[in-house]
Amino acid sequence: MTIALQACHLRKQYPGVLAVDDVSFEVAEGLCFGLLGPNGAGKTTTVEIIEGVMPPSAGEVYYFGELAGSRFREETGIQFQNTALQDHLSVRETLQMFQSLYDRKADIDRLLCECSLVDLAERDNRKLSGGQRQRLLLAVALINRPRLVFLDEPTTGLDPQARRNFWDLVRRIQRDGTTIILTTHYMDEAEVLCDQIAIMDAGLIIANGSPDALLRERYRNVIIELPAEDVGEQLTGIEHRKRDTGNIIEILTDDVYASLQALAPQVTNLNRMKIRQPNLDDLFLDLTGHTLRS
Ligand SMILES: Nc1ncnc2c1ncn2[C@@H]1O[C@H](COP(=O)(O)OP(=O)(O)OP(=O)(O)O)[C@@H](O)[C@H]1O
Repeated sequence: MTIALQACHLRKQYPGVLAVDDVSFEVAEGLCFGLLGPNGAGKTTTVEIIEGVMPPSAGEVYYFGELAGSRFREETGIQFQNTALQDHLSVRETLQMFQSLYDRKADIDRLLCECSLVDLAERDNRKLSGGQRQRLLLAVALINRPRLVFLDEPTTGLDPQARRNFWDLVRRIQRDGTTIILTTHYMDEAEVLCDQIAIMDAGLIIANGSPDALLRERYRNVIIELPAEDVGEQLTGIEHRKRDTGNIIEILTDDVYASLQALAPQVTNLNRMKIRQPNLDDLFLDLTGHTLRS
């Protein structure tokens, strides 16, 4: 296993805020690594330090075993959340402009095809929908045939269909062997795309591993979930917690049958009850005491 990226003891002190507090992790070549956390956790600062956009207060970044430098800049791509695209350029012209900045160059027709932009190649980039613009920004990030690409909250603001289409693109890029560093608020996105995740909170990494391993390590049980309004006055004799400002009741159990027996007489309507596996949202809540989209 070749390590593509290593972040070692990264730290960033802003006036009055320790945004990144001794963050270390490594990412093997070809993996999709997700950095997750709520607003203000320190994800953007961490990624910007790694990208070289922001100097750290302390720490180093290694790219294939070397301190990240010119080779890193030449061989990586960044999809920024809010890249300003130049006005009056078509999609193809935009790609040609970015391509001229690099020695390593992707074939533009191939890139248009890979990012599902062929039919939009001659369209003014100001006339793209949100999903189309994200696909163009992804193509821009791939313009130098990067070995490693950073995707910063790439599906924020997209509708569910556009998000799924974007995930398909990301999977395709990964199948070609590109290493991906993804920041996201969305646990479902991380579950679909990431081989490895690190969860950040208040500048610290509080969990790091494959989604499956993290969930297996933490849980041997399932969750019974039901609307609070379907439960009588007060649940008694059964350990539970409330979620979504008290609207949802959850019971974590390794004996579904026994829990249902205790629960059934106290529930006014069983039709909306769900039994599900714990997911990354649950893990985050259990680790931090608050939900990811806080
Ligand atoms: N330039 C800055 N000066 C001072 N504080 C900053 C600066 N940039 C970020 N911060 C603070 O550092 C902390 C981490 O911010 P950061 O943007 O890295 O978090 P994030 O996890 O990316 O959040 P989001 O999901 O909202 O983008 C926050 O408390 C933020 O207010």
